[in-house]
Amino acid sequence: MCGIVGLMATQPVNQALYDALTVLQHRGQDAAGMMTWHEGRFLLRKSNGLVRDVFHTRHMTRLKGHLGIGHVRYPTAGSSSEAESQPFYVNSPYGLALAHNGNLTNADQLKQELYSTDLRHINTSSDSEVLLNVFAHELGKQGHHLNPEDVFDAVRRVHRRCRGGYAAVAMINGFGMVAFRDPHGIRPVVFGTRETVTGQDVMIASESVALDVGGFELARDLAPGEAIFVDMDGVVHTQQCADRPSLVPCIFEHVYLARPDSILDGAYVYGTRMQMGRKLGDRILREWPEHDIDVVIPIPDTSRTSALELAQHLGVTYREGFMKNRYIGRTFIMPGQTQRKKSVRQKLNAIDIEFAGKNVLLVDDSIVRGTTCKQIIQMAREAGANRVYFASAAPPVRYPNVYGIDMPAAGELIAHGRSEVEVGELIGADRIFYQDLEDLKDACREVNPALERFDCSVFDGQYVTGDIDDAYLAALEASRNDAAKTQDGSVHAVVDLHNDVEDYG
Ligand SMILES: O=P(O)(O)OC[C@H]1O[C@H](OP(=O)(O)OP(=O)(O)O)[C@H](O)[C@@H]1O
Ligand SMILES: NC(=O)CC[C@H](N)C(=O)O
Ligand SMILES: [Mg+2]
Repeated sequence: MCGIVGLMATQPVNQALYDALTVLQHRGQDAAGMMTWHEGRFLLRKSNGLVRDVFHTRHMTRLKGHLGIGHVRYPTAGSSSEAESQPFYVNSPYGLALAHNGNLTNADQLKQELYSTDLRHINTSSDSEVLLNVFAHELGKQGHHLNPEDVFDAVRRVHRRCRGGYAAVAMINGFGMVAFRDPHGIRPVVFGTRETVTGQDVMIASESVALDVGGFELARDLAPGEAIFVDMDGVVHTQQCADRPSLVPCIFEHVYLARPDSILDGAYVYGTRMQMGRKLGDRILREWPEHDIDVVIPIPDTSRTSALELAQHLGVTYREGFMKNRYIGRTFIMPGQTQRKKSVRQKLNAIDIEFAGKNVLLVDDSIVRGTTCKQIIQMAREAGANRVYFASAAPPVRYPNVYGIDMPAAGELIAHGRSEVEVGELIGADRIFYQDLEDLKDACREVNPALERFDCSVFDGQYVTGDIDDAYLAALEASRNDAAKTQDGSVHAVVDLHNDVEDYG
């Protein structure tokens, strides 16, 4: 779940792209990048780090132009090295740059095909470089005078070749900006416009919140399989490019990934999280009408919206018992378990008076590896809690994700192969409550009834692309578990786009 953004404007785009990336930071903290197009050249800055650390004034002044794309990365393939940060660039046809959110499930096969049939070389282990080259190859089949139809034909062939989850935004040198969404719409992407004195600007982004900050009006989500092409005059063209599109968006966006002030596929994430709190409250009242909970305490940040609603539904006091260090990022999307474990303590501190002698219900949006809840329960006990109950606004996470969330190893998921009660015992809770999967889906549907299906693979092990088997999952686990990840990453040389400027660093 990286963040992507693209902007075709009537004025320089660098600052607006920077601002958009800043509000998409929660989607990726490992690396950030921006590429703009100016007088027939692409200009690039990308590196490991947060947006504020990657772009300095000297980079910003170089990133000239009225067209550009940006990316914040949370790796789900390859390594965390700078060489795999995005956007990626390829010189043929025309000159192309692309930023991708998601994960291709047939990247290995495509890489083979690209080499042996399409005569293209992939220089990193990133699936996004693969996606760019498939798009490039398909676009190269069109003639030199590219029109929107040619771009859509190329996207149509990309959909036929690529499997998995992908939302991508790209620039075509001299022709315009294009974005496309996979035929199941697993990963989100929206677009919107802004009227200025000089004309209309068009922004494409992972989440609507990026549009808000730039003063853009949300037009709509891209439909599954649909592509948008914005030509150099800023004219918007859209077309459905998939043979059998059907909307099956990732439900984990609503649980954790997206910001609550975003609207995804017509559903306000704030609203879906409130409904999750209400549904979870119903379950607690159903299973334990005579409960003895004195206070409901959220685990900041993401669970706050659900926890407040849950407390009101139970008729129990809601209190902020943990203070969050605002300078520490999200722990779940950090690359290694050691770092994640250390960060929970650095990030959250208990306010003793909210715990002393009370039966507390701690609420989190989800329990994935169990890193957060184990430590938090211990902290609650150290702060003097009498009994510590734990509630998760999502069902047990039991299966790996293959569509753009870095949960590659079933063995690392605390609920894998365990019952709810067993997880409760393992994390040291006096009682545990999980959301029911049907209730989670209903929570989203209550906000947008048109949402019929969801990708719930982390909860039910059903992979909508139909290409995931045990062998695939075993290979993924072997290559991307925490131990494997710590071994790679640092040795990849950066082979990149060079411009004729002295200060490239
Ligand atoms: O069981 P775990 O493996 O610990 O993963 C789940 C936790 O990680 C996330 O928090 P995170 O700190 O990433 O972000 P937040 O501040 O948005 O809640 C999520 O909100 C849970 O708290
Ligand atoms: N989280 C994502 O969307 C990751 C995009 C891409 N698969 C990468 O690893 O860079
Ligand atoms: Mg959290």
